[in-house]
Amino acid sequence: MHETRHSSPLSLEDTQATAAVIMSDTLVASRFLPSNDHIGVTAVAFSGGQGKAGVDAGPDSLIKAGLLKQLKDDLAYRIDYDGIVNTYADVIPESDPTVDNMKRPRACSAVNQRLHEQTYAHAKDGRLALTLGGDHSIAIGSISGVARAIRERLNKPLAVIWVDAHADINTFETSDSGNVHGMPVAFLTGLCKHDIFSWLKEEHMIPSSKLVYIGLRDVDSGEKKILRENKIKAFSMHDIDRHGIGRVVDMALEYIGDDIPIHLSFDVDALDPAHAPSTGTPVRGGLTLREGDFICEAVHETGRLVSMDLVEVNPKLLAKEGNADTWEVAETVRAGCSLVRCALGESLL
Ligand SMILES: NC(=[NH2+])NCCC[C@H](N)C(=O)O
Ligand SMILES: [Mn+2]
Ligand SMILES: [Mn+2]
Repeated sequence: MHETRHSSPLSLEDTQATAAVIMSDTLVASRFLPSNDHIGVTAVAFSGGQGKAGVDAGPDSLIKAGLLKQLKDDLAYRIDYDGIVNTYADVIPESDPTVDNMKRPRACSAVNQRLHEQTYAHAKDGRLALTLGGDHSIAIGSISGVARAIRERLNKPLAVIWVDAHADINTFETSDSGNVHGMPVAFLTGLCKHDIFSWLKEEHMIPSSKLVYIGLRDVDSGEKKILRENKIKAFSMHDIDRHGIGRVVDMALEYIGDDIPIHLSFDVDALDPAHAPSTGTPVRGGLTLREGDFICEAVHETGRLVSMDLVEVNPKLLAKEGNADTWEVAETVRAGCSLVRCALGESLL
């Protein structure tokens, strides 16, 4: 029989007393989850947060590459996945003109509102909510749903580790592009509010003091001002060069504190384009594969990961005619799968 690598399920009451034991034990999704081997997957085929077609095919490419099978067979998780790659076609309006500089705002809002309910349901029932994107605008829904469930269940805020080349904290006022995938953090922290997103409530949000960035290297000047004025913690590639990834991750985890559940939002463009070229907004000088995997491993090791996004894999962008797999696409998808597996404990011996 296949030996499960997870310890037995814990009640929430048990969690405090057994935390130390679990931390020294090897594989556990999170001490904030009632069952530590259960993942709820939501596949989000959405590209409306930016202008390049194909990122909606991201979840399908990750799943076809075997990601969920690996989590189930190799890492012994129970996978709750409805088999649906959500397009949310029924809520996407035919006409969606720009409002206040936001492109496709109604689609972005409606899709995120639906996704919010899906990750909320996973997190409420104690499953680790894994969301496969799609462009990064979908973090508005994925994170707010989990944050709401965590508040209800544990009366705690959710901490967010945002791994990205970009800060994605533009407001519709500061954004040059008008692309909502450059704005999710502003909505999630309440720094940006808009009637079109009126479903997003205070109790779905995350405190900007429990947000930390890793990997930044392409931050707009308006965003720099927002980061400074709100004293938001950020570790750029410069910090990684100076201190090394190990120190940076330690400092990031220290900053958010050790008694808080963690959401990991991983934009594949945090990786250097040498490793993840097939993405919409690549920026040179990024993380190596090992640095990316290391961040995920270290977050896993905290035993406090309750949810994760993996976004911006665009398997169409660098595909050849007839969709033949190029090395660029294959490597990007492979990197995405590796990041998720590392966040779920694959590297532990
Ligand atoms: N999720 C992403 N890849 N975001 C890129 C954002 C780029 C730019 N800062 C913008 O607001 O348009
Ligand atoms: Mn990015
Ligand atoms: Mn991003």
